[in-house]
Amino acid sequence: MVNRQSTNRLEVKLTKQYSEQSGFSLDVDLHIAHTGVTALFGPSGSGKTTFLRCVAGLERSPQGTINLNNEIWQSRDFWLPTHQRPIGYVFQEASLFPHLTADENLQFAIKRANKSHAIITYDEVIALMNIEPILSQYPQQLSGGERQRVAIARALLIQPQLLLMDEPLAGLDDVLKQEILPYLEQLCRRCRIPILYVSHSLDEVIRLADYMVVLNKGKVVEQGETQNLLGTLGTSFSKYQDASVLISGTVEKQESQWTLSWMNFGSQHIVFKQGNEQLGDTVRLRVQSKDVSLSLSKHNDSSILNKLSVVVDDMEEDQQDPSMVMVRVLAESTPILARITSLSAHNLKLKKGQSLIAQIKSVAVLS
Ligand SMILES: Nc1ncnc2c1ncn2[C@@H]1O[C@H](COP(=O)(O)OP(=O)(O)OP(=O)(O)O)[C@@H](O)[C@H]1O
Repeated sequence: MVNRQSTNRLEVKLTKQYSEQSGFSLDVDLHIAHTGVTALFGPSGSGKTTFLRCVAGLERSPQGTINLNNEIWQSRDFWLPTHQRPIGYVFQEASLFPHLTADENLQFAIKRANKSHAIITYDEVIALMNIEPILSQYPQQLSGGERQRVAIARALLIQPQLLLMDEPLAGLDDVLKQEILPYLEQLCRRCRIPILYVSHSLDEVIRLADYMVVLNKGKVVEQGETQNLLGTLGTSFSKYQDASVLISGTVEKQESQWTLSWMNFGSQHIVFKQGNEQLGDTVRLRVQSKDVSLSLSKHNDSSILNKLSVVVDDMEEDQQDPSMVMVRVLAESTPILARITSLSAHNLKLKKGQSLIAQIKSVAVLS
């Protein structure tokens, strides 16, 4: 069962219709890099969960083909049952065994783990999810966020080659979401297991995903690296009122007196509120288009700390709100979006290739 042509990626070709009456059909042909975090993003009912369940073998797509690296999971005449697919699955609700403690739940996974393909150790998982203090508790003694952290730990201890996560934060309130998001970020950044992450929250996807696949009505409408997609005009993302870009760089300076960090990218830098990052860390900052203003010259008499030298690359009128335009500027090769009024664009006589200063308030930069 070896297909020599496919390496290091997940190839999924699926068609699925639940019934004629439902009006929904999934029709996708995707090649996903078997590395990092790929988010399946899209509105409710777009087919994200159906896609994930097909990959897991929990749902059948009779004409479908699925293979991971050189291994066929499904073809016209072959079907690998779910329990033989090297996957971990995290659902919306943590589905822990209620009669077992957190640690007994983990031991259950360890017994079923793929021993020949160990990727992560028990100690690493416990540290990553910070669950040492709650290992002796039963699920009903844990908060929703703690239960979900144990459920993620259990999925990791299966030693999966692919981790499937279906809206793991959807069942949690906003406070618990904020509590668990940093753990997911750690998992996504540090863990060597590729992740398929389903969400309809743009915020979550921006924080976690390296790649994005956007589904609508069962079809793939956009896909690519998160950073590229967010920085491109004409996508569904540039039409969001809170359209953002991600800028990656290295922490070069920190001034604890002001609790600020400096992130260098190319020959420029962005100053932002200090968080947990350390000197030398690679960080990814989110800059919302509404927090970027454009100016013809550099002003040194304002409170704004970030003044980047940029060049106008593209512009898009807001179809919903004619008083606004989205301007894509490049800071060297890094795209930044600025949502400004059409009047300002007119007054500045903006045109492609024009040199400008992009101003970003430090307090508005999200790390
Ligand atoms: N077992 C089923 N039988 C019939 N129709 C189904 C079944 N499961 C899902 N559907 C339908 O398939 C479509 C896609 O559902 P799916 O759950 O995959 O979407 P989703 O993008 O994950 O949505 P959400 O974000 O709300 O979870 C929906 O119209 C849904 O009603």
